[in-house]
Order: sequence, then C-alpha cells, then structure tokens
Amino acid sequence: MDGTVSARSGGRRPNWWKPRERPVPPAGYPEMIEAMRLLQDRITAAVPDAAMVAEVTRGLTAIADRLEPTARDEWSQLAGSLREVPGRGSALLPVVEILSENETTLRGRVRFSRFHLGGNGAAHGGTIPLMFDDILGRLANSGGRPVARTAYLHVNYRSITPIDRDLRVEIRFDREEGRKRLLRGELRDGDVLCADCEGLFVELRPGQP
Ligand SMILES: CCCCCCCCCC(=O)SCCNC(=O)CCNC(=O)[C@H](O)C(C)(C)COP(=O)(O)OP(=O)(O)OC[C@H]1O[C@@H](n2cnc3c(N)ncnc32)[C@H](O)[C@@H]1OP(=O)(O)O
Repeated sequence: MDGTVSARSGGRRPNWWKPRERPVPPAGYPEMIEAMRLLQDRITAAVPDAAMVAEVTRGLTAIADRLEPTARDEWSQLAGSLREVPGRGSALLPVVEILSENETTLRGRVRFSRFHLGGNGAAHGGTIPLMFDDILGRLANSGGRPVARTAYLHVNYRSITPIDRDLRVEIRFDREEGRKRLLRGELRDGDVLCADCEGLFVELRPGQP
C-alpha cells in the first residue's frame, strides 16, 4: 500500500502492516484530552441560560480556531494513537484502564460517564459495543499478529450498565482459525453481568484498507 492515494484518508496511506513510528505527545496532552472528557460530561449535564450558552460557544469556537492550524493527517494525529494512555488519548472512547493483558486475555476497569448516558442512569446502548470493539480489537491485534478488522460484533445486554461506577471488563481469545480470530468479552458491575459479547476479527489481506 505504500504510496497509494486514499480518498478516505485524504492523503498518502502508509503501509500499516509495517511497524511505524508513533507520534510523541507533548507534555500535558493526556490531561488535555481528560479536560475534553470533563467538558463533554459538563455540557451533557448543563442547563445554561442564554448568556452562558453564548459565552461558552464563543470560548469553544476560539479554542477550535486556535487548534485548527495544528491539524495533521490521520497517520500523524495523536488522539487514539497513544496505546499506553487510558482511552488511547481519544475523547470518543469510554476509558478502559488496563489492569492486566497478555496475548490471550485482557482485564480492565471502565467507567461510563454522563456523556455516555442513555437514560435512567444507564449507559447508552451504543457506547457498550464501542468500548468492546476497541479492546477486542486491541487484543485481537496483539502479540505481533497481522492487522485484523471486526467482521461482526454481537453484544448481549444482560442488565443495565450504570454510569459513574467502576465496572470490570474481561476479554479473551476463544479461537483462531486461519485469518479468523474469535474473541469473547464480559462487562460486570460487581457480580452483576451487564453485557457480554462475541466478536469475529478477520486478518486483512495485503491491499485491504
Ligand atoms: C492502525 C491499526 C488499526 C488496527 C485495527 C483495529 C481494529 C479495530 C476494530 C474495528 O473497529 S475495525 C472497523 C470495523 N470493521 C470494518 O470496517 C471491517 C469492514 N469489513 C471488511 O473490511 C471485510 O468484510 C473483512 C476484512 C472483515 C472480511 O472481508 P474479506 O473479504 O477479507 O473476508 P472473506 O470473505 O475472505 O472471509 C474470510 C473468512 O471470514 C468469514 N467472515 C467474514 N465476514 C464475516 C461475517 N461478517 N460473519 C461471519 N463470518 C465472516 C468468511 O466466511 C470467511 O470464512 P472461511 O475462511 O471459514 O470461509
């Protein structure tokens, strides 16, 4: 894929099967993303008056304008590429704090917050597959395995998933057959099973995006 132009990435796509240098974040970058998450939570909860809406809109627009000249392409961006930082530096993802991981199992702690609220104290049903997909993908692509993408992700909602509580998540490899990697996961609130999942990841062939 080296040198091919991708309309979707808006530029030249490096060969992502080969190891490449990871961008190095400046000091304070994870804290900036954490501030962004706090903002997401506060905006979700807020019922401001019109004057405050105008003030916040001005402030956020000014910050967005300041950041705009620093934009880089996908392959150089920091958000989502910081493997060692909880949530990978992505404000999109529910933050999973990895407690242990090897090539077959991953255990972590996750806390859905107000930003992820669906209703009546429960996390939005779309945020749970988002969280599962990210850590299943992390495990599926661990141990020097070639890159694989999610072919399907089946999630069972067994009980509501509360926000603002530390929950446990556990993912494990079920089996590998040729290019196919089957993984399973569980999300628990104490002894209560909130959700479980099965995901099939398929190893990409050369040239597959
Ligand atoms: C920077 C590095 C980033 C690393 C990635 C991290 C992963 C993050 C996880 C993601 O979110 S990826 C984004 C969401 N996923 C996608 O966008 C994937 C879109 N789909 C595809 O690209 C292709 O469909 C896919 C690569 C998954 C499979 O297409 P192929 O043409 O390579 O599969 P093929 O038809 O050759 O099937 C290979 C095997 O998988 C099986 N298979 C494929 N899709 C299936 C499916 N949906 N259900 C059941 N089986 C499936 C298929 O039957 C077959 O089984 P057998 O070998 O036993 O015959």
